[in-house]
Amino acid sequence: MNVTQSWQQFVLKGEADANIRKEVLDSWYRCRQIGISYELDQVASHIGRDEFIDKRKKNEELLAAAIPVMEEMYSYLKGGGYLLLLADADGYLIEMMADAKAQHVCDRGGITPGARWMEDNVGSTGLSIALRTRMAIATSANEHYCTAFRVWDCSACPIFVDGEYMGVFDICRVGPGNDIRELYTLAVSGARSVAERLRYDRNRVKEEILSEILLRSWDINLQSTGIFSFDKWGKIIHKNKRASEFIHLLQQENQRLHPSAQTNEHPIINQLNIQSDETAEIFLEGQRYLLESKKLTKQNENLAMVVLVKTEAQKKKAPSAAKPEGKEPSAVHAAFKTKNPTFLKTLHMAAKAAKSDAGILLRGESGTGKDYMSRAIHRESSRNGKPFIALNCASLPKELIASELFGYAAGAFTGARQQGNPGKIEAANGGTLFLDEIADMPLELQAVLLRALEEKQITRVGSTTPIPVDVRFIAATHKDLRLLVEKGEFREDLLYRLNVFTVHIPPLRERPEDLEHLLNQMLSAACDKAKRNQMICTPEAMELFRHYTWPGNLRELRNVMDRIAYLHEQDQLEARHVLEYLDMGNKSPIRMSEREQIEWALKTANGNRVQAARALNISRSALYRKMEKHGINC
Ligand SMILES: Nc1ncnc2c1ncn2[C@@H]1O[C@H](COP(=O)(O)OP(=O)(O)OP(=O)(O)O)[C@@H](O)[C@H]1O
Repeated sequence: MNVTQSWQQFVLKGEADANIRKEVLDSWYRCRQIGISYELDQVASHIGRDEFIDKRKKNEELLAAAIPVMEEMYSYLKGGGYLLLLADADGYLIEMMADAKAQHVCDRGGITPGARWMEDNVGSTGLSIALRTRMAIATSANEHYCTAFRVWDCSACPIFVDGEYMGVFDICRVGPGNDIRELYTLAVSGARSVAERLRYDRNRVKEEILSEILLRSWDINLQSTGIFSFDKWGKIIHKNKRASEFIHLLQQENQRLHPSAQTNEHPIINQLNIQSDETAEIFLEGQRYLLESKKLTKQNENLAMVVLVKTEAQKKKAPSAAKPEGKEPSAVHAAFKTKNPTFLKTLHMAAKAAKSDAGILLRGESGTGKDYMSRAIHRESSRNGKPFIALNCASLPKELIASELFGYAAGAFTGARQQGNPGKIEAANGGTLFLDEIADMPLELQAVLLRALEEKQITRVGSTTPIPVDVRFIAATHKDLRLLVEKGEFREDLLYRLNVFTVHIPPLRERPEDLEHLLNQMLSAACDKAKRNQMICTPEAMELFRHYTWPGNLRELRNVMDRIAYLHEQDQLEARHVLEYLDMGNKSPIRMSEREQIEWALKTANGNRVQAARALNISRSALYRKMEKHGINC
């Protein structure tokens, strides 16, 4: 018996055929129980215009993530009789895209935005089954219960973000008869893309909010002030412990006043009637709470609203509790003295982030000072005085990283020490672990590390006994981890865990205002190290250094100054000496042709021939002669 015959037997005689797969047969039984007619030729229920507008408003976040995905898929599929649907968590169609062929069939079946797509309105279809079971499914047209929809093959996949059910992504094609596996793949990948976008947007906003909170000099005592923030959709996206307690009290009060109301956090926002940059007050259990709200915008985009919850007593105490600002530079500011405004902002954030226990990701090219920064953050944190341990994930063979990080138990492998060995995480207990070149951590270990971060315990290789650990993690990379996440080479959940705060250390060429003092500081330290007189760098020489791009950043600057301190015999460093000491790899002046040397010197001196001649240690007339010889005009 084919599927159509089985269906006929079921709807006409009430007999079930064992060949029909369980998910579909269960749905047919439910349809019969509900009493929906198999002869239905139109969607049975639609909501009105106003209710539809409300639904779209309520699902703005989902729509913002789903529409670009649907549009992209539609652009590839159109013309083949395809219909793309997005249903909200209650089963209403809140977005649809259909090509001409599909639209014609939609019109006949009353498939319009606002249609309710549950089994009691449309019978069994891929979408109604997915809405009911919250599982992905593909169904062929002849498995559908009601006549109206027995022209569509259909595949639907629910969208979940961090465990929250958002709705269902669905793709239908005028059928029947084609392979529905292809539809299944499309629906699953569509739903996944939507979920990823939602997750990405939420995390981005969360990150932005946290760094904005730290960047702004609000008078916040992080220990005693409740902070919560909600995004432009009204969803609470971040709250600290104090804020959770406050929200809990508020929910209880809400329940007491409106026992039938739902207890989710959205209505709280309405209840609080929070306006931007205002102070509101609320009494709960005899306590007066003051709520200060601040709107966060970035590049004209409304990011979120942050609310500070203070009690009366705290409000009075706050000024004296606040540490006077700007008196003593933080360890971070002291380590990276900068005049660059953007980097200075980053340092303020890093100094504040240092005080929390959240993960910090240091980003920057090689030699910019990521290791240096991690040590400064450790010194600035409450863990100062406790161990600081660094592990470079790129410097170890992949097989050794696990035992280096987690340690190993006695007899874990041949050659293991008899009593076992603690790993870096255990060694850093109470302090900070710096994971350099985190992008090189193998994928399978990333999962273990994430678990250790979340559970605050580790298990040595070859053991089953968990060991509790209290470690603050700082990671660093010069790679684009988001790109690696996209390529499936880095775990997204680990990225978000490590990357509560991102500290971007700019390359030296992007902070030219710092070159002079850094160079003088390093030159002086190098002279001390070489036990020789201090040296002076003339303004012309400094000018040439300023034009060099420093591809190796601070490490290169330090190396060049060390070299000068050891090799340069005079106490004055002049422009004509500069070229000699710069480490230009393949482009070392010694290896450059005469033409290349002249071009390099002119470029470095910004076309200034006097300076270029000095850098080359030749007279101006010699430079002109050589330029003429090589046909160089500038
Ligand atoms: N702010 C600073 N002041 C003085 N020296 C610095 C500073 N930052 C870094 N250095 C020096 O520059 C060199 C490179 O720094 P560091 O090892 O921290 O860079 P990195 O970004 O971690 O490099 P990589 O990515 O190659 O590991 C070191 O010798 C360090 O002492």
